[in-house]
Amino acid sequence: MATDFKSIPIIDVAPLLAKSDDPEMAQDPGVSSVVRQLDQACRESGFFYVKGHGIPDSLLKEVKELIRKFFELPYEEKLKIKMTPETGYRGYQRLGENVTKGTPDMHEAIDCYREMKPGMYGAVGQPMEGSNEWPANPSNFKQRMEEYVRLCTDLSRKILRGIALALGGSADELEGERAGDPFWVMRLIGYPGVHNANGKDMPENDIGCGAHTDYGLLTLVNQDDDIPALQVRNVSGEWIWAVPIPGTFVCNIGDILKILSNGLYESTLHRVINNSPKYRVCVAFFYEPNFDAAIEPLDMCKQRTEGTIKFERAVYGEHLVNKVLTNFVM
Ligand SMILES: N=C(N)NCCCC[C@H](N)C(=O)O
Ligand SMILES: O=C(O)CCC(=O)C(=O)O
Ligand SMILES: [Fe+2]
Repeated sequence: MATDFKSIPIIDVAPLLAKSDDPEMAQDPGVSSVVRQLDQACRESGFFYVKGHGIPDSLLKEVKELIRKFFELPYEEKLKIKMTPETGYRGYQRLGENVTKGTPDMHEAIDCYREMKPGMYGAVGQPMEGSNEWPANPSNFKQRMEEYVRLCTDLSRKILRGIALALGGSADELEGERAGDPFWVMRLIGYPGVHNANGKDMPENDIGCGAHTDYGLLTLVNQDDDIPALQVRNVSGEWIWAVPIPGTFVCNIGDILKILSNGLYESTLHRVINNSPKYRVCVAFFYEPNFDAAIEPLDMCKQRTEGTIKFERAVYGEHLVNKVLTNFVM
């Protein structure tokens, strides 16, 4: 349940990661302490910073520099990996092409999704079938990004084992049929600074990304150092800055975890405004359930919320495809 939070806590997850595949992890004092912090953060704001995550700072920086260089390329060059319905909505989208609640967003991006083979998820998955569109230069772009996805996937799985304990379940509650074969989304995003945002044909607004909630289980945001831009809405309607803290991820929970927890944890509204003169980049990784998972409130969470079911059952892939198909003006 979101509250009147004024700041976003920092959680050192190292003790959780050290024990996250140990069958006795729930009894470990270090793990318990992280679990308590995760529970409090998820209840109060649905947002927290993660440090002690083990992903090298050099890689966090490298992926941001790779995409900064890509966005500096001439428009024609970027169009070589253009996102279209034919590419399964994978690839490059220009400034203003992504729309949030009817308003074009002032960002450009490369959208990537876990690969889907034709027919893998039937008619529901069909619009997103395809493999990712990577820039040809530098030649290691794809390899570095895939390494990043691998490390973020593993980190997210471990954090979710902590969150499963925080909800009162066993560590593997969010695996198996729910998220044992997790889908993932990655957005490589660029937000122009205030001075160069208003080129021709560009919408007259400075919202980098309008207020939204994320769709899945857990998001790991690797944001640019030095440019505060991400804001999170508290229950009073105030926008609280998630200022960059170098070396950390900003984590937040998505719609699917809200449903599973029957609202004990909420997916909190957030938005991005780059008011600085500098171009801002961000690598957002979204850890999702199985594409075909049917998600409904966990029994243990229903019991803790007076037994009423607050959210209808949802199939993750349908939720994602509905969002993707309405996110673009093409
Ligand atoms: N995969 C995720 N979560 N992407 C978040 C993008 C949010 C903006 C999008 N136009 C929207 O309105 O949802
Ligand atoms: O740019 C950011 O800091 C966050 C972006 C975001 O919220 C998203 O892509 O879902
Ligand atoms: Fe988001």
